[in-house]
Amino acid sequence: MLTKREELFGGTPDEYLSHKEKYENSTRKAVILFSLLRKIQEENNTDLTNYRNLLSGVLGASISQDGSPFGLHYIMFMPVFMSQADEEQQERWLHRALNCSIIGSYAQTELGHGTFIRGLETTATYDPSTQEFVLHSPTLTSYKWWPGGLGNTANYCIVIAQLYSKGECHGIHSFIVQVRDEDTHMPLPGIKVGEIGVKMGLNAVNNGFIGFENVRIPRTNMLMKHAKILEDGTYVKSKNSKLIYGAMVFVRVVIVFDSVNYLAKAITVATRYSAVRRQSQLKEGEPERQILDYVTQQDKILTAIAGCFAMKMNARMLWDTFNVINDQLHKGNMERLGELHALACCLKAISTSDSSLFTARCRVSCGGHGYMVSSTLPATSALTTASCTYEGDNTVLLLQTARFLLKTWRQIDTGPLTPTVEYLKTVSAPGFSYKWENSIEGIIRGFQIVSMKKISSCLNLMTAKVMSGMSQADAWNTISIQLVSAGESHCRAIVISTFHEDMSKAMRSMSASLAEVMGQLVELYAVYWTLERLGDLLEYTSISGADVVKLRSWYEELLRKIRPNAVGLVDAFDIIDELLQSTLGAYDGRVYERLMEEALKSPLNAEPVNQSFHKYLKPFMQGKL
Ligand SMILES: CCC/C=C/C(=O)SCCNC(=O)CCNC(=O)[C@H](O)C(C)(C)COP(=O)([O-])OP(=O)([O-])OC[C@H]1O[C@@H](n2cnc3c(N)ncnc32)[C@H](O)[C@@H]1OP(=O)([O-])[O-]
Ligand SMILES: Cc1cc2nc3c(=O)[nH]c(=O)nc-3n(C[C@H](O)[C@H](O)[C@H](O)COP(=O)(O)OP(=O)(O)OC[C@H]3O[C@@H](n4cnc5c(N)ncnc54)[C@H](O)[C@@H]3O)c2cc1C
Repeated sequence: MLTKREELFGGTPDEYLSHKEKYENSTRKAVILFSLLRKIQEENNTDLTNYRNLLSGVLGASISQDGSPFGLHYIMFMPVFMSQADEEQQERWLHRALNCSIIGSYAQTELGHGTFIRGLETTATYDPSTQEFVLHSPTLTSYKWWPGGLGNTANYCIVIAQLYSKGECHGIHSFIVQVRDEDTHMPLPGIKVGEIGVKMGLNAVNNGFIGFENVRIPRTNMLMKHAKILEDGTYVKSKNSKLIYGAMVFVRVVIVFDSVNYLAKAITVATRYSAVRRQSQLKEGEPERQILDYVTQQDKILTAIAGCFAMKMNARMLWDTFNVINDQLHKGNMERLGELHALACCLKAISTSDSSLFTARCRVSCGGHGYMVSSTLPATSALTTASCTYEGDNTVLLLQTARFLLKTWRQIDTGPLTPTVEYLKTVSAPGFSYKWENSIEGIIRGFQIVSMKKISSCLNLMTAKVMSGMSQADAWNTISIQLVSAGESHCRAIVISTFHEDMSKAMRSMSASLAEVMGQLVELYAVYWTLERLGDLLEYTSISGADVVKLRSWYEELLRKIRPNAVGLVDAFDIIDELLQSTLGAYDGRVYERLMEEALKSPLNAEPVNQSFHKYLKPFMQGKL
C-alpha cells in the first residue's frame, strides 16, 4: 500500500498529463492533503493561519507545481466570508466551509472588467415581494471570469454584483450563491458555469467562468456585516463604503508572504545548483570552478537571497500593521484605513514584481537545465508573474499608493502623520540638512528624500497642469508614470528601513557569526538597490561619482563575503525535497542523475521507436510522400 507521502508526491509527473488529467490528479492530491489538514484543524482547534501557512507558496505550489483547486476556498472565499458575513450568516455557513462540506470560490472579475470594480456589470436586484435577490448577467462581458476552483470544484461562490433596490443602484456588494447541487454537483438552474482553459501556469487552480440568468437567492444571502438590505428593500449604508474592499487588503497582505515563499524556492534551487555545477576554468590549468564562484553569478543569486530575507521581514511588518489597524477598524476607528490600503498595495506590488524578477533571474542563472520543467523554475516563474496581476495589477496598485501619498503631502503641515509616512515630515522639515553618506542609514535617508521629492514634484506638476486648464483626471493620467515611480520609491524606502531596523533588533539575540552574515545581507540589499536606482539618487540627492565608485567596490566586497554562506542561507529556508520537487535543487546535489531519471519518465522514452517514424518520417525520408 502506498504511503500518504507516495500518494501525494509519486506517480506520473504532471507535465506529461493532459489538462483534464492534471485537474483530476490535483483534485485527488488536494483531497488527501486537506483531509490531513482538516484533522489537524479539528484536533488542535487552530485558526486559519495554519491553513494559510500550509497553502501559501511552498506547499500550495508544490503538491502540484501548477497550484491547487482548493486554494481559493482558503485564500479568498473564507477570509471574505469571515470579514463580510454577519453573525447569523457565519453560524449558518462557516463551519460547513471550514470542514469543506461546501467548497467556495470568489467571483469578482468579469470578462469586461478586472481593475475597475465599480464598473462591474452583474446585477443583484432586490424583490421585496419574495424577499429575494435576482442575480443576472446582462451581457457577455458581465460573465465572471477567473474565479479559482469555480470551473469544476466549488459548489458555492461569493459573487460581487451591483446592488439595486427600490430602483436605485447602491454599488457593488457581496452575495453567497450556491452554484452546484450539493449531491449531484450539477449546475443549478439559470447558472452557466465552466472552466476558462489553459493558462501560462497555475493550470491546476481550475479557474472558471459563471453567468446568471435571473437566478433567485434569499435576501439573507447578501453578506450583511457592513451594509444591509431590510425586508422592505431599505438600504442601510456601511460605516465606510471601502470596508467591502477589506478582504482584498487582507489577501494582498497574504500575497506578500506567498511571494517570499516562491522566491525562497527559486533561490534554493539556483544556489544549490550553482554550487554543484562546474563550468570553465578561471585560470588556465586549474580545475573547473563552481559557477557560484563567478561574481556575475553571485550578482544574480546573492541579491535574490538578500531580497528574500528583506521581503520576509517586511511581510511580518505588514502583518503586524494589518492586525493593529484591523483592531482599530473593529472598534469603529477608520483613521488608518487609507494608510493600510496604501501600504498593502505597494508592498504587494513590490514583493511580487521583485519575486518575479529574481525568479526569472534564478531560471537564467541555471543555464539550459533551468529551462527544464523538472527544475521547477519555469513553474515558479509562471506563479510569480501571475501574482503581479491577480489581486490588483501592480501598476494600478502603485497608483493607489501614490494617491494616498499625494493626499498626505497636501496635509503635511496640518498635524502629525501616520507611522509609515512620518519620514516625509522629517526629511522635509525646514531645518533638515542632509549630505549623502555611504552607509545603511545614509542610503535609507537617500531613498526617503527621493520619495519625498518625487511626491512633491508630482503634486507640483498636477497643480500646474490643473491651473493651466487641464482636468484633474487628465493631469493624473499625464503624470502617471511619475506617480507609479513615486509609489515605488516610497515602498523601497520602507522596505530597506524595515529590513535594517527589524534585522538589527533580531541580531541582538543571534550568535556573533550569524549576526555578521545577516548584517551583510542587509547591506547587500541596500547597496544593490542604491546602484539600481542611481538615476533617482543622482537627481534628488547629493550622491557623487566618487560615492558610486565606492559603492560598487562595497557591493563586490559583500558578494565575496557572503559567497561561502550562500548554501547555508538557503538551507535555512528548510524546504524539503518533496516540496521543492526539483532535479536541480535537491539537498543531495545529485543533479545529473535526477535529470536523467526524470527524462526517462517521458512517455516518448517508453518504446525504442515511436509510431510516427513508420507513419510519417520513413515515407518522407524515403521520398515516398
Ligand atoms: C490569491 C490569488 C487569487 C486571486 C484573486 C483575485 O485576483 S480576486 C480579484 C481582485 N481584484 C482586484 O484586486 C481589483 C483591483 N481594483 C481595485 O482594488 C479597485 O477597483 C481600485 C482600488 C483600483 C479602485 O477602486 P475605486 O475606483 O473604488 O477607488 P478610487 O481609486 O476611486 O479611490 C476611492 C477611495 O477608495 C480608497 N480605496 C480603494 N481601495 C481601498 C481599499 N481596499 N481599502 C481602503 N480604501 C480603499 C482609495 O484610497 C480612495 O480613497 P480617497 O483618496 O478617496 O480617500
Ligand atoms: C492567475 C489568476 C488568478 C485570478 N483569480 C481570480 C479570482 O479567483 N477571482 C477573481 O475575481 N479574479 C481573479 N483574477 C483576476 C485578477 O484579479 C485580474 O486579472 C486583475 O485584477 C487585473 O484585472 P484585468 O485582468 O481586468 O486587467 P485590466 O484591468 O484590464 O488591466 C490591463 C492593463 O490596463 C492597465 N490599467 C487598468 N486600469 C488602469 C488605470 N486606472 N490606470 C492605469 N492603468 C490601468 C493595467 O495596469 C494593465 O496594464 C485572477 C487573475 C489571474 C491572472
